[in-house]
Amino acid sequence: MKAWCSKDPDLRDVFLSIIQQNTLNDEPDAAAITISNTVDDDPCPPWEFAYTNRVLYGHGVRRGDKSKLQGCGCVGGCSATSASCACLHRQRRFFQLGGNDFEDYGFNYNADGQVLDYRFPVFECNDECGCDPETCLNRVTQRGRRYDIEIIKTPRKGWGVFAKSDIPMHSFVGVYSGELITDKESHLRSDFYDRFGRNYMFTLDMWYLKKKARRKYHKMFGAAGQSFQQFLEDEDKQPGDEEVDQNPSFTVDAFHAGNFTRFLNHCCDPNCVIVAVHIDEPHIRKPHLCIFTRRAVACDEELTFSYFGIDVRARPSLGDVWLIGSHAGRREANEQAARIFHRGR
Ligand SMILES: C[S@@+](CC[C@H](N)C(=O)[O-])C[C@H]1O[C@@H](n2cnc3c(N)ncnc32)[C@H](O)[C@@H]1O
Repeated sequence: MKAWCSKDPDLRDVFLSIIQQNTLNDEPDAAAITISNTVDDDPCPPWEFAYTNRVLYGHGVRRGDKSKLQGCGCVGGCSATSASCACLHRQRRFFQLGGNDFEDYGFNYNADGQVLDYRFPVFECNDECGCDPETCLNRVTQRGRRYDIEIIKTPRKGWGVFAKSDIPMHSFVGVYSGELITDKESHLRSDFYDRFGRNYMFTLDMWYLKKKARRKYHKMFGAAGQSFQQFLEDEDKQPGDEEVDQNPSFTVDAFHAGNFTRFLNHCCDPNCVIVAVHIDEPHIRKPHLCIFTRRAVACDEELTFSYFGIDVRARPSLGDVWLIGSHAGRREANEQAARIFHRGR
């Protein structure tokens, strides 16, 4: 009988079948995931985590009350010109703040499922909506991944994620799944992860969730900013008030549970971006973190995002310091990048 050993190439098949088994319910039709390594003998990434596409509620974090979920009463597919679609109305509140050029937008997706402006959150239709899940244009991430990817061992950055087909600009790549934990818990865990130099935590600190930014809207946009601030305050008053008072922000930790997106490495000029997508969790502070391409990506290119968040300064009306979110692995990524630089490539 063959002895069990970490270099056994059959382990790769077992790892892949675990991925398949654990995602059968969530993404039965999802594109393929493969693994390859020409750097050393490791057949697959370390088996230190449970594979899941879901966001799991960690210690001290409650799932919001689903009965408070706001849905639309549309029949068939939702329309970007509807006068009564509640999801469209919620989405528009954000675009209105951006200025007149957003007036025509409607949803944050076009008919091909591409995100229109990744600096704004997406409010997808949800379980409470009357629209058809198969045809509604506002349910892109719920329909799952469409592009093949490969997890590949890189010479300097550990494992990374690569495109295995061309991916058009602004397309959905996958959800950053893991445990949803409080900020306090994330600080405790950071100390531990920093000791071995790999961190898989992503803080939900989107610009529209920050109190300071909200006050800024108020000043910058007068009545529109005031009504937007009120809208966000109202969203905050949804289920779990005391929980949010105690924990103004949450973190997704993909160390113990996560999917292939936990292997996405940092780049200062990334080809992907994280977009906050609100679906079946009623509380505005707990969006899904969805990875979309920021530009067209060619087959075999490494997929990366910025661990520092994306600067929204390109849109001057949004101010000067607001970021879309940040990954706690940025310190290690920086330190390792510096070591690589000093050692030479
Ligand atoms: C979310 S993990 C990414 C997957 C990781 N490469 C692995 O093998 O598990 C984040 C860690 O990857 C490494 N990393 C990410 N981007 C990097 C970069 N640009 N240069 C060097 N190391 C990087 C750092 O160790 C960081 O803490």
